This record gives sequence, structure tokens and C-alpha cells, in this order.
Amino acid sequence: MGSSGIDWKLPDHPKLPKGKVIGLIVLDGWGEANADQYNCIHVAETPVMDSLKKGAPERWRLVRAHGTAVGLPTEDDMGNSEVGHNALGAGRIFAQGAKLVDAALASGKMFEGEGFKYIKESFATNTLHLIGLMSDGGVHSRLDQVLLLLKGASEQGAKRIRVHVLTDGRDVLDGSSVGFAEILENDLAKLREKGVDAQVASGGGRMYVTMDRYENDWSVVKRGWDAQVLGEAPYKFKNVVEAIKTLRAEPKANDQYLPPFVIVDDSGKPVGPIVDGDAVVTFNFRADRMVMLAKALEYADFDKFDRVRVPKIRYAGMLQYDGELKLPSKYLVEPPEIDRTSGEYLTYNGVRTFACSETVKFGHVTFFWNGNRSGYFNDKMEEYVEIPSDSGITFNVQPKMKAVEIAEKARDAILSGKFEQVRVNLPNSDMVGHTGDIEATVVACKAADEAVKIIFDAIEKAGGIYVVTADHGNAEDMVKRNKTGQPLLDKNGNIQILTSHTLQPVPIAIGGPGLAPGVRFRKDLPSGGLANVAATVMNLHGFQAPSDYEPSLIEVVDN
Ligand SMILES: O=C(O)[C@H](O)COP(=O)(O)O
Ligand SMILES: [Mn+2]
Ligand SMILES: [Mn+2]
Repeated sequence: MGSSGIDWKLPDHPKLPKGKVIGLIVLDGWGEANADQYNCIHVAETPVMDSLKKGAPERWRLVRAHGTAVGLPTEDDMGNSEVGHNALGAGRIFAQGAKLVDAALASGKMFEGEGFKYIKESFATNTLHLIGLMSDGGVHSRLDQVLLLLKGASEQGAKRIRVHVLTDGRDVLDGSSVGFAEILENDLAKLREKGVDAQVASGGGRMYVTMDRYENDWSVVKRGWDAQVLGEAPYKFKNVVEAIKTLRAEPKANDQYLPPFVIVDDSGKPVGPIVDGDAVVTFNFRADRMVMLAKALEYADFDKFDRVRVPKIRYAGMLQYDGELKLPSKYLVEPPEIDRTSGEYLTYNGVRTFACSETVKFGHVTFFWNGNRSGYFNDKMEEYVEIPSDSGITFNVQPKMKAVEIAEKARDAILSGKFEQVRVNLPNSDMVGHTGDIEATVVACKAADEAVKIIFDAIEKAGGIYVVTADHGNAEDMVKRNKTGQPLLDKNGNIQILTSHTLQPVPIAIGGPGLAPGVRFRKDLPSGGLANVAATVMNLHGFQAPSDYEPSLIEVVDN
């Protein structure tokens, strides 16, 4: 029993041995879908992953990775890395940010909480700034929630509001930001009719402005800071719709990569720099791509870039983004309380763990896996290795990314005999899938498959077990489809490329020389999802899972 009163000791599994090394591979954005020319996994040569299917149904199956299976509001919500890795690591389904924010808005509790009271103190004299992703993707944010927040804040006395938008095109179709901007403008106009001075103040494409993650490239956050806080950007416009349309045409940027811009008044002055006394809310509910900005806004000691001017603000996140760092300290909605994750249990039960990915996905197999918590549970039992990602490029120009490097680190960790769990995320199919470049995504899928082979070979040598799965779909479908599954065409007759994730299930396969002969997937969990994986892995480590975990996918039959 630990000091927290939690009994961390896991009971022995009645049939499965301990001490086998498990190679636990998450292919990011690797779903299962019908085979056609837009299914890059099908088009790519992926002999290793293909061969696993032959193990069905005993050793290969599909699991749900979207919607309510991962704690999202509806079955129309595609999966994503945060909720996927949370479910994989925590073994239970938690109501996730999107759902918690919906509930807090519906009940009005958002406006009664500590976080809102804190920012509200600025309303009488100062400006409320809202910063975040303008999208209905439901991955990092949702525009309908932002509109309700705007309405609620104005009803609560906000007299001057400035919105700093980040355009998406990654969780939604490229080009859709124009429509979102029109919807937002419409609501801001309604507020102005009511006497609230409400306008968009700045913007930029999410991948080029603000929404970097895991400290891959601070210049992205700096570009946002300059526009949002300092009111400085290379482009100036009178309104946001014009800004987006113009920048999409020239310099021909897509939504994800629009350059930063500020909105200026008739005299050319930026309408919304952030100044002393203002309130700021970052309205994304998802953590990874808000943490860096949250640090810049909140930390007095900060040396990642020159902030030039650091306004004394009242800052709240939509959620608290990092439970360990308590960042930000003020927030509007309580984050999901993802406790007692499998990683924490396993360290208490003698399972030594190695986790690795490249920077852009490093936090997925550490931070998200451990319930949005940074750092080690026990640094004597765990080693996390981050391979630096390339920065400043779109990954279609480098579709192999660091797959080989990740796999080789995993191989070495497996062969070292120092770990019982070696966990990796292979980013290729997701990161390249998001660029919408089909040819490059095919190369990416092949590269991921080759990396899997390197890890499998090590597992073979070490007499271990492999578990390979994915966090959600992406590369298996690169086109927007109608209800009957036919590709949709835009008004120029071109197919509409799908840069986002999908609603598809993902594969899970188990095997390797260390897998006890009688282990197979149960048949009585047809709707099993990612949250069932943690108990499965605990079993394969020789333990029974805690009783409130989603049930294990495997059973052991006597041969
Ligand atoms: O943040 C991103 O890159 C996308 O919005 C979602 O992708 P991920 O959930 O795979 O990280
Ligand atoms: Mn992902
Ligand atoms: Mn993704």
C-alpha cells in the first residue's frame, strides 16, 4: 500500500509468466479501411503488418478508437492522439476535454468556477482575449464552444473582447477556415450590436503560429506571441475573412500554414495587443499544443524566446493542460482525472519501462500515456528517450521521419535485457497523412512497417512478446467521402483530400516467441476499444489488471 492509500500491488496472473520483454508499438494514425487507391496503407508495401492479419481472429483483431470508446462526446467524433494514448495507458474510458467543456457550458458551471471568477476581475476595466484553434474538428477545440464562451463572457460583463484565431485545415478540410471565420464574425457582430466591443485581433495557421508541441520549435510560439501579445505581424488586414482569403491566394498558404497576421483599425493600429490588466483564455481543451504558449503566458522565468514585453495578465486555460506542472494554474474546466494509469502500476510491480518516439510524438507515449502527466513515476524503473524531430518542414518532404532511429533505440532497449516493456510511437502514417500528400503518405506507411520489422526482429531474438496497435485512423483514408463511400469532389471537380483522422477502427496484434501458446483474443468483446489494451498488456506482463480497468482482450486456453 503506497502512502496515497492506493494498493499498487497487482495480483499475479494465474497462467501467464512474468519477465518477458514486451515490445509495445503504437502506429500513429493507422486505421483499417476498405482497400482502394486512397488507402495509403493498402497501397504501400507493408508486408509485416499485412502478415499479422493472418493471425486473425486469435492474434489479430480490430478495436474501436473513436467516439465514446475513447471518451469523446459522440460517435461522430474521430479519434485523436490525446484520447487514444490516454485510453491505451489508463485502461479506462474517461470523459475527455471536449465532453467536459460541453457539460460545463450546458450547466453554466463554467461561469461559476474559480477560473472564470479570476479572469472576470478584468472585465470592468480591461480586455478579454481568447486564443485558440478555430475549428469544428473536436480534437483540440470546437468553435461552437468558443461561441458559447463568447456569449457567456459578454453576459458576465466582458465589454471588450479580442479573439486570436489559429486556422486549422488539419483536423478539418483545408479551406474550411474561411467558413469558420464567417461564423465567428457573425457572432462577434451580434455582440457588437449589443454594445460589446468584440473583434478578431490576430491569426495564423496552427502549424506555423503557436501550436507547436513538445518544444519542437519555439519559433512557432514566438510568431504567435508577436501577433497576439505585441500586435506585430508581417501581414495586416481589416478583418479576418479577408485575411484568410488573401493569404490563401498569395502567398498561397494552406490553412495549417497561414503566416501570422494582425487586424488593424483605420489608422493602421493593431486592434488587440495584450496589455497589463487584460484577461486571457486559451480555449483549446487539448493539452499538447497549448502547453508551450501556456508557459510563455504564465512563467515569470522564461528563456525560450525574447517575449519583449510581458504583460501582467489574468490567464486561464480552458483546462489545466499539465497535471504535474499544474499548468496553467487557473482554468475554466476541471480536466479529466486520469489516475492510476498502467504505467504507474507497472513501475510499482517491478516492470522496467523504456519509452521512445521522436519529438513530435514523444509526449504521446509518455505524457498522454501517463494521463497528461509529465516526468517519470520512478526514474529508477523508467527511461524515456526522445529523438529530435526535424523542425521547420512539413513531413511529406521527409516521410520516413525518424522511424528507423526510433526502432533502433527500441531494438537496443529490448536486447539490453534492462526492460520488460519497450514502448514506442511510430509517427509516420499520421504526420504525413495530415499533409494530405498521398504519395508521401504511402512512403510513410512503408517506413513505419519497416520500423516494425526492426522491433519484431529484436523481440524474436530476446524471446519476447509484441503488441502492435494504433491510436486512431488517418493514412488508411485520404479522401472525403459521401455517405455511400464515394470520394467527394470540390466545385472544380478535384477530389477533396482528407488531412484529418478518421472514424475507422485500428488493428491490434499480439505475438512473438514469448507469447504463451494458449493466449488468444477473446470472442466476447466484439466492441473492445483502446481502453481494453492496458489490461491486456498487464496480463502479458504476468499480472491481473485492477478490477475497474476495462477487461483484457485476451484469454488463455489450455492447448
Ligand atoms: O495535433 C495534431 O497534429 C492533430 O490535430 C491531431 O493529430 P494527433 O492527435 O495524431 O496528434
Ligand atoms: Mn495520433
Ligand atoms: Mn494526427
